[in-house]
Amino acid sequence: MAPAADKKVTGLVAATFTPFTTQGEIDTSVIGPYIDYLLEKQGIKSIFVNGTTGESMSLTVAERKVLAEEWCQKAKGRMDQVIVHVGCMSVKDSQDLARHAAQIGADGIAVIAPFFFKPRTAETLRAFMKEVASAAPNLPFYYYQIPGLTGVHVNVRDVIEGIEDLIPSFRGVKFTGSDLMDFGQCVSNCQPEWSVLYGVDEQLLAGLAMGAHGAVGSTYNYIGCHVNKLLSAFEKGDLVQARSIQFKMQELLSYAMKLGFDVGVNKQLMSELSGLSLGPPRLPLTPCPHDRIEQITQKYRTVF
Ligand SMILES: CC(=O)N[C@H](C=O)[C@@H](O)[C@H](O)[C@H](O)CO
Ligand SMILES: CC(=O)C(=O)O
Repeated sequence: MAPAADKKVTGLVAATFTPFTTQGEIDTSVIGPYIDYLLEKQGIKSIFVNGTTGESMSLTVAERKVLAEEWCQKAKGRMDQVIVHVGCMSVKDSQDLARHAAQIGADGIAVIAPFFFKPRTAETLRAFMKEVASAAPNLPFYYYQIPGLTGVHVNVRDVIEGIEDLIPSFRGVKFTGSDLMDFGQCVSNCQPEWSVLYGVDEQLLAGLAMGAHGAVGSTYNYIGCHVNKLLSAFEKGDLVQARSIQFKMQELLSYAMKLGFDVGVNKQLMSELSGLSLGPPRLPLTPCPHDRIEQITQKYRTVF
């Protein structure tokens, strides 16, 4: 049975951070309060777990299962969708995680392209994804394009061409890249039940103009409440208001980027702004000095 077509992903999806103890072990006790925070303080109703922001590539498969299960359990009946990223270098590990995601009641799965041995063509990437999707044929499946980190610069338009015949559970794309022509071609060539989601928070408005159905991003964890206003302004056709919020995001992020913004810094910023103890990032990411986080937090307070 193919997945239901009524579960389109829309609006903002927060790509969650993975909470660690100060000792660097995964800390599932934070997940319940984390979900409360997203729902109550940020107006975020869907999450994308164990992705880039969640440091999935630095986690073991066993840790990813424990985390995915806790996110699904705590979000059940409260959030709209939990999408679990199951991308790995080994297709077998990805299949294992996909099967597990189905068992724990995830709403969808996503994969990035493997990036040690890289697929050279869209066709090979599709073959890899087909293997993963076939391990959980009832779960909506999303391709996650992030060439800045994977180094796999395939054209997503080529990846999705006729993919519904190859992968019946295919339901869309999470596009973290700045090639807006390729993104637009994904929107204009998508099936009605697909979701084409944009993933570069600092230029979301451009993605919306090109027809994004929603957005997945790390910053929606802590500025979701503001970005929700950007979405409503855009829907009303108030581009002046939408732009003014986008420009604030750009001011904050360009400031942070000058100070060396990575997932580790982002995670510490989230801890600071939310009051949740997310702990340090895991190597090869390294914690950044607290005064730098303070500076970015100050910037947040002056901008928003
Ligand atoms: C490379 C990366 O992690 N991209 C995220 C989503 O995919 C974004 O949400 C960024 O963290 C965000 O746009 C800030 O640059
Ligand atoms: C931002 C995003 O989608 C991720 O962390 O994977």
